[in-house]
Amino acid sequence: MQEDVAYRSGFIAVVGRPNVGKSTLMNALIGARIAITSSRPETTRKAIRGVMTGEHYQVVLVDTPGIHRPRTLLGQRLNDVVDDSLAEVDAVAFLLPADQPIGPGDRRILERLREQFGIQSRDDQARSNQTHDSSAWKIPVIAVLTKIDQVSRTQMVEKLIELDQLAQFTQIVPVSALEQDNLEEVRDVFVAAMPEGPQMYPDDMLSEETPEDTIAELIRGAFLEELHDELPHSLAVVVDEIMDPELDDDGNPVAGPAGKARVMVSIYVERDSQKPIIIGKKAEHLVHVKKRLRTAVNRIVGAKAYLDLHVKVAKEWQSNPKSLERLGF
Ligand SMILES: Nc1nc2c(ncn2[C@@H]2O[C@H](COP(=O)(O)OP(=O)(O)OP(=O)(O)O)[C@@H](O)[C@H]2O)c(=O)[nH]1
Repeated sequence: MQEDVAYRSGFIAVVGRPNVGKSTLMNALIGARIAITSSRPETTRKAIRGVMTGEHYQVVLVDTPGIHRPRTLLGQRLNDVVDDSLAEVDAVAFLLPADQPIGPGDRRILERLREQFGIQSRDDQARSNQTHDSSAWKIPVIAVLTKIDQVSRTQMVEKLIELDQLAQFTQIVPVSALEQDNLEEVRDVFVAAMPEGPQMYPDDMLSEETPEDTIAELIRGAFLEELHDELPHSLAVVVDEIMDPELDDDGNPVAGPAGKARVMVSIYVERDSQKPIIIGKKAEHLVHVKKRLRTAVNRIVGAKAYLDLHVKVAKEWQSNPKSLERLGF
């Protein structure tokens, strides 16, 4: 006889220092390419959300930009995004890589989590109904040991013990998102950490982002990959408009370029001298990025689409509140 299983739903923040594998894990869990991944740290700028929906659960994953010290105004905004994304979550997944020692970056995030979710006083403890292990936190804080394919079984076990001593995590779960190892377990742990609650989004919803934002993130990620280290981080991408394809009398797209949706994109750099770096010899970078994203963009737009990329200079946009606002920060 099957018991009635309670429906669980809520938000989980995925935090961790740059490059620990946040985007890769989210994508593996959701099974679609939403957050951008890159071998270059700090490519994730926004609280991108992905939605995992199952028969008895809906878990909204909140991706956070690499938590880092603010340097520019943009840095400050990024930290605000992190704070906002932490404010209303039901649980936190704190990712730590198996193939690297626990470092200052990890400890800083842990401190940050303790400030916001740690139970300091006995009063706090009395208020929270929990008395054993998980009493160190107001909400479940799950440690996820990532990239376990990079270490031996013994090293992994040692690392798990180390994590156990680092803090009173609600759960510790190892995973390799790349090799799809132990993903189900991660999903189950995330679901178990959610409170009982109703379904919030439609079944087929994978992301809360608008198509414009999703495409902008993809383009930015593609440029970062394409340009390797030639490019400073000061690159912003805005999708200004997605223009529908022209249709004939029967409602079919007309032949030729007008029959494609046109995605108007502005790529902002800080200085004139950076424009040729972005564009490349014979516009090779633009060509590569367009080619690479063709399928993804077609799918997001829902029609054959043409990427219209314009590289523009937004002088010192990182420190100018007006331009930051216009760029959606
Ligand atoms: N071997 C291995 N590599 C992984 C795994 N997960 C992620 N990576 C790699 O680690 C790098 C960083 O992964 P991301 O998912 O972009 O990391 P992130 O934490 O989102 O990075 P930021 O956006 O910089 O915060 C990429 O090169 C991934 O391919 C894994 O399970 N095993």
